[in-house]
Amino acid sequence: MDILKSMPITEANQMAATKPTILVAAVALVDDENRVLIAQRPQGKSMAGLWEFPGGKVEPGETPEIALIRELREELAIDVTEACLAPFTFASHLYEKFHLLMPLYVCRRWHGIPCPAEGQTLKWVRANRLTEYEMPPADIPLIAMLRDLL
Ligand SMILES: Nc1nc2c([nH]c(=O)n2[C@@H]2O[C@H](COP(=O)(O)OP(=O)(O)OP(=O)(O)O)[C@@H](O)[C@H]2O)c(=O)[nH]1
Ligand SMILES: [Mg+2]
Repeated sequence: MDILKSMPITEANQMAATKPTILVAAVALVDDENRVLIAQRPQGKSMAGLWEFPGGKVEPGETPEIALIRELREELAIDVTEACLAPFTFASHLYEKFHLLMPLYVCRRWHGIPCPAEGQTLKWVRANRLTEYEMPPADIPLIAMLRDLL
């Protein structure tokens, strides 16, 4: 959908307006060696096989932070407090069926050891090696920003 970026705003608007915006909260967990945790989406899910930042959809009544704390418990079996979630950047990407708006937090402190609670594969990766893992199109700009941060 990169073509939208070069269109007059009204035309781009009309195309985007037919698609719902989905709010997804995601996090870059960073360990003591400055590595980032990524998870490979399991078979059967959309975009299966791609590597992504842990997180998920913000449900009605949730803030992004509350959604992320819930998702991290469900997906990785770790506990995170809101104070440890530092807003970092966001992704805004028009997929075929929806517009994804995804705040990305950075978190360096959590309780427990991240484990794959939903059949994903987990990997700790240095920021300058993230490009070696295929990620969803929305995540591509985030990789460079993490490389600059870390
Ligand atoms: N968690 C996460 N989702 C991402 C990333 N990049 C990206 O395009 N997405 C998209 O955001 C959408 C929501 O993510 P999700 O499937 O994890 O949502 P969820 O945990 O609530 O799962 P569920 O719907 O199976 O319950 C998916 O379409 C996913 O492909 C990312 O880095 N992390
Ligand atoms: Mg998820």
